[in-house]
Amino acid sequence: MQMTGQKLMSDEKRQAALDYHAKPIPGKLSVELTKPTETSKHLALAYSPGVAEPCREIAKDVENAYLYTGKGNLVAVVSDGSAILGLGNLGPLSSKPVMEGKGVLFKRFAGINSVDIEVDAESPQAFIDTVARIADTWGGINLEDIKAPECFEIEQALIEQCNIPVFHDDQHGTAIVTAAGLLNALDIAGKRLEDARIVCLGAGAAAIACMKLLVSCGARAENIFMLDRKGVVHSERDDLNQYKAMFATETSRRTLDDAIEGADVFVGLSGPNLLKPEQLQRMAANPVVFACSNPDPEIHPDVANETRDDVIMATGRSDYPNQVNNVLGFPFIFRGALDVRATRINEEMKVAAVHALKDLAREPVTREVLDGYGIESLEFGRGYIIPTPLDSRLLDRVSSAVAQAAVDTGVARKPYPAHYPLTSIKDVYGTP
Ligand SMILES: NC(=O)C1=CN([C@@H]2O[C@H](COP(=O)(O)OP(=O)(O)OC[C@H]3O[C@@H](n4cnc5c(N)ncnc54)[C@H](OP(=O)(O)O)[C@@H]3O)[C@@H](O)[C@H]2O)C=CC1
Ligand SMILES: CC(=O)C(=O)O
Ligand SMILES: [Mg+2]
Repeated sequence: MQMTGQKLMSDEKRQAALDYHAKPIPGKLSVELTKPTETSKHLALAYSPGVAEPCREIAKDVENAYLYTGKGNLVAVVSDGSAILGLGNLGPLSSKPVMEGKGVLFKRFAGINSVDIEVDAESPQAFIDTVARIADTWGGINLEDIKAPECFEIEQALIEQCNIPVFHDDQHGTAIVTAAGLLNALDIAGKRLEDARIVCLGAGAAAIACMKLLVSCGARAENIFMLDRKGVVHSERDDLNQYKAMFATETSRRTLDDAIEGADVFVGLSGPNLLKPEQLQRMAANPVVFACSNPDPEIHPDVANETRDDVIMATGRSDYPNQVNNVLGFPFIFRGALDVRATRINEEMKVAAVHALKDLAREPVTREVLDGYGIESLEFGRGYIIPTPLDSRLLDRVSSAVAQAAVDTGVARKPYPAHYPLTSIKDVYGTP
């Protein structure tokens, strides 16, 4: 895949990004009408007096909200702005462009309507209470860019309090896509996840969830070195929260320099430019480097490729090959979950999504993807380990796998959708 860009964000690209958000109207999302509103008869149906009838029906049975309102295809994207991409805690309002962006991706790739909600909460409990009080309005809740360790408590409490899917995208969306990409990358490198020595830089929301899912896919916990700002997460540290402590290893290694020696895999979920070329040099043959921090990866892909010609390199960005980013997960995971009215998104649904993503990368790439990236060919291999977001087959493959897993594990409140397979987002309501 030919994608360019030595400097990650030139002044020109920076201005283009600002203009994109500002013009011709501010923001990236708008609300559209689904019913006619031209005449007084229409208004009498849409508003008073007609609107009273669905209100009465919902009062009789709350399930009727799915019949008479947009609830069933509506997801709240909720953040407190405490871990905006890799930019850190910039506060709720600064997170709004990212949350609108998630809404763009929900709509563009899975036909899901969403509203972004930026919560100014003084504590995790205040955040939980705020979201719990408005939960019934939505078909699902996508938590986004909430820092660790608070994100774990918040997600768990909301899962317990809500009977709709609550999903912290930075944890599970990222973990699903990372696992799919890593299984393929290791296969290409001629290695097995069970044997791979993994260094994970970062011990927050994304890192903890990624390593947990990798372990449930076959990685050995004793083969994982996790690092936070203080270095290797090891068993002699007494400053670890309960989530980091799950990955504390008995080791004398203390720094990234120590941990990286001979590693097969580097997963970066931390911050920019933290993996040095000299450290990449010391990894094992055919090293897999997922530098997933956004917008600036732990190592620039051009630097990584100049450092070693055997590196299998991925970032979280759209402008370099191998985009390991939760955009490949959350739209389709929610699509499948909403369509069977799942009460939660369980481990089986996540693993089903991993395999659907992994397997799709091994199929021939379609013309729409080649055209979307302005390239002539793309084949499963070092430069293509994971489907691209522009692959419209994701809608069917991932959503159907997730829906089936929900039905099979008893968390679906509706049967497997009769209107599947989905060939495009025009099919999402199952009506002609
Ligand atoms: N590609 C993708 O799809 C995704 C990428 N990400 C990226 O992952 C990163 C982390 O996000 P998230 O988990 O939500 O945030 P969190 O705030 O929950 O976690 C950040 C983690 O990074 C660690 N960290 C930060 N700086 C350093 C450093 N200099 N050295 C070592 N560790 C460091 C922190 O260490 P400590 O615990 O000591 O504070 C913390 O453990 C972001 O850059 C984000 O863009 C996240 C989600 C999806
Ligand atoms: C991609 C994403 O969700 C993040 O970087 O936070
Ligand atoms: Mg995020």
